[in-house]
Amino acid sequence: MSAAPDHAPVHAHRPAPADGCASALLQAQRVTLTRGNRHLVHDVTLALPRCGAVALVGANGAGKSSLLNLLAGQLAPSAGSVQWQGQPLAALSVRERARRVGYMPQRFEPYWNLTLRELIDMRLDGAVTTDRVLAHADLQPLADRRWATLSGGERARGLLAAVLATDPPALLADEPGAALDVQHRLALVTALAARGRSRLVVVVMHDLDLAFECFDRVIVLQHGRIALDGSPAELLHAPALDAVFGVHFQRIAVPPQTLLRARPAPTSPDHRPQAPMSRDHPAAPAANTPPTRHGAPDAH
Ligand SMILES: Nc1ncnc2c1ncn2[C@@H]1O[C@H](COP(=O)(O)OP(=O)(O)OP(=O)(O)O)[C@@H](O)[C@H]1O
Repeated sequence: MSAAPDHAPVHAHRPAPADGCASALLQAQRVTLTRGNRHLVHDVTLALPRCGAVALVGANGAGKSSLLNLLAGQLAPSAGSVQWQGQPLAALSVRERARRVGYMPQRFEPYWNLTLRELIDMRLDGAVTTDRVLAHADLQPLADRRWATLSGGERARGLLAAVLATDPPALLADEPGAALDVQHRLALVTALAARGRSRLVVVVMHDLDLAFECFDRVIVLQHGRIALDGSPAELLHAPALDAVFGVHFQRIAVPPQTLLRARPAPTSPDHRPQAPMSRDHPAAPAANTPPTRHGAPDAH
């Protein structure tokens, strides 16, 4: 979004990425992915810089994972191209691509029932030790556990540590925090945002509050296209955000943050809140004001 917001930036506390970050590392040029007669990703053009924490958000089925797969070179576009520093990503060998792009899929099942230590060992090329990777991610207690015995959140943490073990210039992660408890999710998102100061980090996520609080840029997908693309300060108050997600967002100011609280969209008769019945008039709504939890103010 290019228009300057008419409100104070809500995330002024977030440090700016380091100098030399702005040049494009990964680019999608008019990329389309077609399956059957449907465009899962439709004519997307996007430039992702050398550093920055980018959140990729959108409703279920919007095409986030498909776009991430294209950017990681896991899928070939039906039209258009993905470029790494101006060169076609597809021209790189699998090994070269893996060195540049750390890709964390939404689901991962290794063929063998490896221990976490073995999984990380397989990724390393001698620059760091597996013990150091495990220690850095606070995963030593799980090191010798087999993959099948790990919980969903433990797997996610282990997989991310394995992907980051080689310190790739770009990390593309698909809902890495989905299975994490609140403490680990916060730690994860904070770490990813910090990584964005010196590397490119692109994360598919559903938690809009964390995306807007911690990331430098938010890209909103809708029906395979980019609906919105800008800084959190620019997008937080964009009315189009409500339309994309089919809800009405209350913007709740909790300085220095603004939280989004989703209410049913007022235009949708199916989503009107059910009013409690009054004793005297069972069919009549007891109040015509939509309920607000915690009495939170709407910043609009
Ligand atoms: N191989 C395929 N063939 C046909 N349709 C597919 C295929 N892969 C994905 N889709 C469809 O494409 C759409 C986009 O899928 P994608 O996984 O990219 O969405 P998403 O935004 O990541 O969704 P979610 O938030 O639910 O994970 C969905 O409607 C999905 O059902």
